[in-house]
Amino acid sequence: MAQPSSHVTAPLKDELDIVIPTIRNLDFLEQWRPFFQPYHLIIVQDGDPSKNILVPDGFDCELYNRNDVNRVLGPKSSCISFKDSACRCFGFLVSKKKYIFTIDDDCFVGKDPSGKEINALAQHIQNLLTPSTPFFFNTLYDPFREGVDFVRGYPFSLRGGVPTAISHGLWLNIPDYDAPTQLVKPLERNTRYVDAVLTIPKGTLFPMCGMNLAFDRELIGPAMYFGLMGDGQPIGRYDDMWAGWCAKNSTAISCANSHLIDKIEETETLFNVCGFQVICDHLSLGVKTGLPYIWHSKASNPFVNLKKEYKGIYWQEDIIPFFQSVVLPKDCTTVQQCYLELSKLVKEKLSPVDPYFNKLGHAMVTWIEAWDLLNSPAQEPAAPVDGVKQN
Ligand SMILES: O=c1ccn([C@@H]2O[C@H](COP(=O)(O)OP(=O)(O)O[C@H]3O[C@@H](CO)[C@H](O)[C@H]3O)[C@@H](O)[C@H]2O)c(=O)[nH]1
Ligand SMILES: [Mn+2]
Repeated sequence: MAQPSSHVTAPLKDELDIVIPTIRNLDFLEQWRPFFQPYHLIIVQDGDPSKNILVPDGFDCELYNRNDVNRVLGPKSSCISFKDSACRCFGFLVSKKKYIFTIDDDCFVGKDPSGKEINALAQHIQNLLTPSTPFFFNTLYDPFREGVDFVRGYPFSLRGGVPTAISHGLWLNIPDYDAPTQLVKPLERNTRYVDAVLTIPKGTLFPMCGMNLAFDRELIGPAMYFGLMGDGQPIGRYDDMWAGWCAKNSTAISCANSHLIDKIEETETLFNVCGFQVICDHLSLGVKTGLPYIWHSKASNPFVNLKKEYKGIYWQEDIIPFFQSVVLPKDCTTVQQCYLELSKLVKEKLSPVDPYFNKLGHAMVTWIEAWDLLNSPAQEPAAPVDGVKQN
């Protein structure tokens, strides 16, 4: 039985938005109520905007449908996917908070091996508020966790770590498998709860899943674009992957932290830390994966998924070497600058793979334009008109 909300703390209550992409009524929120009720929800309704999405009473939320997306962004709405969970990044765009937690509507509260309900949001916040260690691997995992520390031989000059930009949670029950794996292992369920949080090492890419994900919007929000997927696009189910490859390569320290850039470069020289000199390592921040777990309740149709994924499965044999080869100019000191540089390289280097990447490169620019438009100090906060605002 979930703890009554009076017993659940709500860290960062006014600094975090919960973004949910959906095509269905949000009954799943009832189970999350003790953990989510104190927070503001941004619901991105995909598909038919005339469909009425029911949200349980008592949640502070705003709901945007496609009419709202088109109204808020005008022609720039072309960069927001339709009929794909990639639409969730519109919620990242309109939020005014420092942190984002995004979750799918078929993800429920998981239980740890002791049977205790997992407050996934609190664990993500813990992950984001403690440093990452991308430059040197701590073999006892997260050194900033209660009851853990750096092990012998860990350089003291690196023990401060770097700020954490992304917290990537995992899933009990239905794992996030690609369609071929789903097809050959239809009954496989993830029952293994691994009690660990790891920093993904510098220079290493990872397959980011969007169903249980949190990030620091001020540090890497502009890189968390979920691409062009779904309706009218040759690919789907690579939305979160694309964002993860870019974001892992786009975590950049704003000018305000430029002193840290010097330290990182000094550290890199000192330890000859060489990674793929992409945006992430260009001005690294940390990315963590592991706890928290959610309970992923249903598998999407593997045949439908195969149709969405198949081009991505062979394209990525070119995409990954591309990201691993990216080098960025030293004068890229903000995420936006890094991301725009990346968009140029995507058009130049990946459009020979398929013309889609030329379109995607342009959409990356449109996304940054939309980001800067909606996040400029003078800009009034967006508000749903066609969607529903509930208190
Ligand atoms: O057209 C659509 C379809 C779905 N949604 C919403 O998106 C999430 C995820 O949907 P679902 O759980 O059905 O799909 P999964 O295959 O389990 O999703 C995983 O695959 C990734 C592919 O993008 C995704 O990030 C993972 O979470 C739900 O909330 C649906 O309501 C949608 O908005 N539009
Ligand atoms: Mn799902």
